[in-house]
Amino acid sequence: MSKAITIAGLAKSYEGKPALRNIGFEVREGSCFGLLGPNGAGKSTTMKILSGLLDPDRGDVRVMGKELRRNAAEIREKIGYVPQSITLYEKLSAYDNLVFFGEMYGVRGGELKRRIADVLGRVGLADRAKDAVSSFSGGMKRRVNIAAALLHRPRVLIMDEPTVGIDPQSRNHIFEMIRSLQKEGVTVLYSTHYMEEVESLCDELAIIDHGEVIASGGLGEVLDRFGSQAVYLELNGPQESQAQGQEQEQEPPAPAGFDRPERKDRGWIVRTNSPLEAIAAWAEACKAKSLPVKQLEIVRPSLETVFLSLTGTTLRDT
Ligand SMILES: Nc1ncnc2c1ncn2[C@@H]1O[C@H](COP(=O)(O)OP(=O)(O)OP(=O)(O)O)[C@@H](O)[C@H]1O
Repeated sequence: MSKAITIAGLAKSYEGKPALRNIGFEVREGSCFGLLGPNGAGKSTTMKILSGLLDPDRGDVRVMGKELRRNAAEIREKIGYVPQSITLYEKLSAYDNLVFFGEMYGVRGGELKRRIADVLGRVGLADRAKDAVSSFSGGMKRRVNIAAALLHRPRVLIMDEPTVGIDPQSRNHIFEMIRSLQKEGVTVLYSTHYMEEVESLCDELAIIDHGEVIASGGLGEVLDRFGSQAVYLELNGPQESQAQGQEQEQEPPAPAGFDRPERKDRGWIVRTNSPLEAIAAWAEACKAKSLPVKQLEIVRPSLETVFLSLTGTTLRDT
């Protein structure tokens, strides 16, 4: 399958301080590719370089097989970029904002009208077209920004943390829109620091930290390769409320021969590569203390455990 984006050895410093040290990944045409990393990892810098807004210091960047800098004008027509910050005219309606952006791309007249109707429908704002953007929620403004990036019908859509600080309804619209664009063969590069978004949206991903790719590939492949397994225990009765911090904290029952359990949601987890043995030992420990087990199960590897095992920290702590 052909590659929509190929990046190799990408480096960029700001005033001598490296933001990207060595970024490399490939994005299959028609896929949704997640760029996952904590604040300051280098996601925005990578995306700005791809969109032609920043020049790299080093590295090879290709879009649809063409080298970025030598084919800048042609590539710009193929890329839609949704920046992190929202750039709209508050006093104008959603429709008039899109007229402004459409004319910037050189689209006019009846064709522009048709495209505005199409993109507003895609982001679920057709019925608010004539309302001033100042009356919109943050999520709706973000959706207008996305609509603007789609007006010239890009083959590659670059979205920089599009769901930060927005309402669940807008988030769902954005997810649905991405899925339908993908069906039409559009490639999506999506940055986020929410692991669950990558897990539900993306076929492939790169985890970046301190300007370097620390893991990349298909979601299943990355989970198999770097994710550790765990066992989860939840108890019935008073222990359940202790887990929620409503009563004085007590040591959880520990499975003999395994790491100490860590608090997780309403229960505890133990990380282990021998989950069946851990389940047996934990069941034994609970039985010995007559503790009522509500749930005892293997937790499948997640991007959370991958990130933890690769960086030693959770994404939320960073
Ligand atoms: N214009 C700039 N001038 C100086 N340093 C910058 C500039 N833009 C980014 N940086 C620095 O470069 C590094 C990478 O930043 P970047 O914005 O690419 O990361 P990010 O992963 O997108 O983070 P965030 O999730 O916060 O947007 C950070 O250390 C940041 O402080």
